[in-house]
Amino acid sequence: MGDDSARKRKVRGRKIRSDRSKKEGRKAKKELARKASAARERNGDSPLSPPEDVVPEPFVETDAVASVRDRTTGWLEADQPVHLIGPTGCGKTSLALSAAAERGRPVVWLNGDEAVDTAALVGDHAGGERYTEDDRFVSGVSKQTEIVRERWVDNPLSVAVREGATLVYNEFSRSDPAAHNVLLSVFEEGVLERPGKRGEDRTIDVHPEFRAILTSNDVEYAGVHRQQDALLDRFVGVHVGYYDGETEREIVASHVDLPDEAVSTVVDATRSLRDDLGVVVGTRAAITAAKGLAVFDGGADDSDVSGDIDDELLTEVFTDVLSPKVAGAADAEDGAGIDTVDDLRADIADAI
Ligand SMILES: Nc1ncnc2c1ncn2[C@@H]1O[C@H](COP(=O)(O)OP(=O)(O)OP(=O)(O)O)[C@@H](O)[C@H]1O
Repeated sequence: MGDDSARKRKVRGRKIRSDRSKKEGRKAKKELARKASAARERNGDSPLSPPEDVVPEPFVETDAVASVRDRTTGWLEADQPVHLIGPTGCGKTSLALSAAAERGRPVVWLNGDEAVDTAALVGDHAGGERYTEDDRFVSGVSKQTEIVRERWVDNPLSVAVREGATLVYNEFSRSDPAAHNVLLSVFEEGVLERPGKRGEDRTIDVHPEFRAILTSNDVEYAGVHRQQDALLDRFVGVHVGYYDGETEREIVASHVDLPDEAVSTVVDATRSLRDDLGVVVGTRAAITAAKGLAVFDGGADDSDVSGDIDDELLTEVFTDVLSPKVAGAADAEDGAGIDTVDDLRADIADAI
């Protein structure tokens, strides 16, 4: 994504004002979880969310953002499942949700983790339903039979394929690859099998409007939870890098009330650290640092924050933001060469 592609387009959604509780940890994922639960309240237990409910807020749309989002929706239109691959905190989830919303179909959200198994995807028996049948076939004689009927509850994948929803499966490579066997027949034959379900409706024909967007971190993509090639081969891979400087400035400014000059300082520092440090420094880190500066440089009232940010404060703030990446870095690729927080602080001070 080059700097020339950053021509300003538009910002959707409201800017989050200086209410600190609102600023805390507001990631698109959490926002979605909240919206999904609000949608569930409206729609009963259905995991379907109306598309307008999943548009991330705020959502900045520069040419760079629109270009990668349009590639994603283009492939979906070509009936290809899309795998968004990119470094932590670069904006994959926001893009996936925006692309999903753009299709105008209901959206089903799924978060990958170790606990996701086949049943978590397709559904399971949720205990038996007991009822008593009262037979009065001969006058004066009654026979009561207790019947236990199995109750099946569909999970998100079953609902999505049946309803023709857009499935957004975030960080899917964190789930056990074995759980994804059911996805193969969905993409290859247009049929979802529900292992464990008995009867004629054991399989569901995939609705023609069903589409899937999966996201994964590029490190995990090649890492421990390597998914089966047969599945990966079914996806189109759209690689999402970090946005250009102007886009990152707009994104940070959309999340935090800071003077433009201070936003530029944070984004410039983020981009230098990204180049110079051996740790991943995503756009999320820039937003978090800006949130910190809004407090530490200006106190509770953001209007006091000066555009001119002191290098020492900037170093301290970035040290706090990035230090979780140093903990345990010895056995991770991320953080290679930085052993202690003091090393990190020194490297940050050198880079900014
Ligand atoms: N176009 C955008 N407009 C506004 N904010 C954005 C945009 N893209 C990303 N962000 C913000 O940047 C941060 C990181 O984005 P996001 O969570 O989408 O990244 P990610 O690549 O999915 O991260 P991870 O790999 O950790 O899941 C979030 O706070 C998100 O709100």
